[in-house]
Amino acid sequence: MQLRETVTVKASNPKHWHFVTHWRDYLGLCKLKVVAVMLLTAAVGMCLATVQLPPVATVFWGLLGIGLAASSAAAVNHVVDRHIDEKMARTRYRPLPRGKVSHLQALSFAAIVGSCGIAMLALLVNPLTAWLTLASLIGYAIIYSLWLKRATPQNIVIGGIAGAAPPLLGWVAVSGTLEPHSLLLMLIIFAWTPPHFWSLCLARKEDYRKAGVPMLPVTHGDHYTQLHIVLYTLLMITTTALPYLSQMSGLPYLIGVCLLNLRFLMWALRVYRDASPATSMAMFRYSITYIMLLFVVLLVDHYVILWV
Ligand code: HEM
Ligand SMILES: CC(C)=CCC/C(C)=C/CC/C(C)=C/COP(=O)(O)OP(=O)(O)O
Repeated sequence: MQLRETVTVKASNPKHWHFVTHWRDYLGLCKLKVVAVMLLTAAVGMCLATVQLPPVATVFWGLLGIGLAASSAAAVNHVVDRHIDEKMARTRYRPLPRGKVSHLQALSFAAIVGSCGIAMLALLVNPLTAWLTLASLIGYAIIYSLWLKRATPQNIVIGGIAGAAPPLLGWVAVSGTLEPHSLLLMLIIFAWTPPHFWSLCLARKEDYRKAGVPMLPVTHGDHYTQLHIVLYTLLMITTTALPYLSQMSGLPYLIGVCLLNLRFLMWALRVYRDASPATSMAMFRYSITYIMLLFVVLLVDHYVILWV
């Protein structure tokens, strides 16, 4: 009884309610689930960069810095895209279209969070990681969001470079230099991004058409997009062989990635035959499971090879 009263009083107190809502809204600007998966790939990059365990302080400050920078980029994207987002059913309820956060508040949040992230990387990790993370931040927040997204149906292919950076950033945080193997991890995510996004886009193309965004299914139709999902899937499968062929990863990786790839190919072929929203959304969901498991497999393989 006592507890229920406290909860009711707090929830009906406008000051308290306002405060709680604001925190949620700022968090809503950060695309937390996407950033969480990016941090998984960055953490794996950190582990693969060394034969020992990576230093705890580098892992902590590195992941925090990369996470803050990615959240900042996501918040800028919400500001840049606010008029697009209010026209699309999927994004209509984001903090800016709902009027929960003003664009100045969102920009200030992005500036504070982004500066903290980059400063942390520069001072507590290493300058190269800070520069590369800043380049990814600008790549997504400015080059992709402000320009490419509205300019060309190849928007997400080029923009994918920024999204693919986290494993490289994690690697550089530990090694301090750019090494070829780290680029392989980036290449895998780069080739994965088009099937990841276009499968969602097939299901949501009317949203994008309404908002006037030139996504591939809007400009070139379903069939062209279905074909390109299959082609990029084949490219992605090829890139996933590189860690094994370059002897960065061993047999456990090869076995795991073959199973994951078989399922990805099965979804791509299903979507090729049937571009219904149900099938393409199922492929989109699998693409997320796939990228998480692929990085877990890379990690397991790394320690199996080292310790067995
Ligand atoms: C430029 C490249 C990318 C594009 C264009 C893209 C596009 C999208 C879109 C439109 C969504 C739906 C978001 C929503 O409904 O709010 C999404 C969801 C998601 N993406 Fe991507 N993505 C990209 C890169 C990545 C990368 C690199 C990762 C992780 C390594 C990732 C992980 C995820 C996850 C986990 C979700 C699900 C989020 C949720 O359920 O709220 N994406 N992506
Ligand atoms: C520093 C660093 C690693 C930066 C990467 C930043 C980052 C969070 C990239 C996310 C990629 C993503 C979810 C794109 C969605 O496309 P969209 O914005 O067109 O999709 P929407 O329609 O859902 O807004």
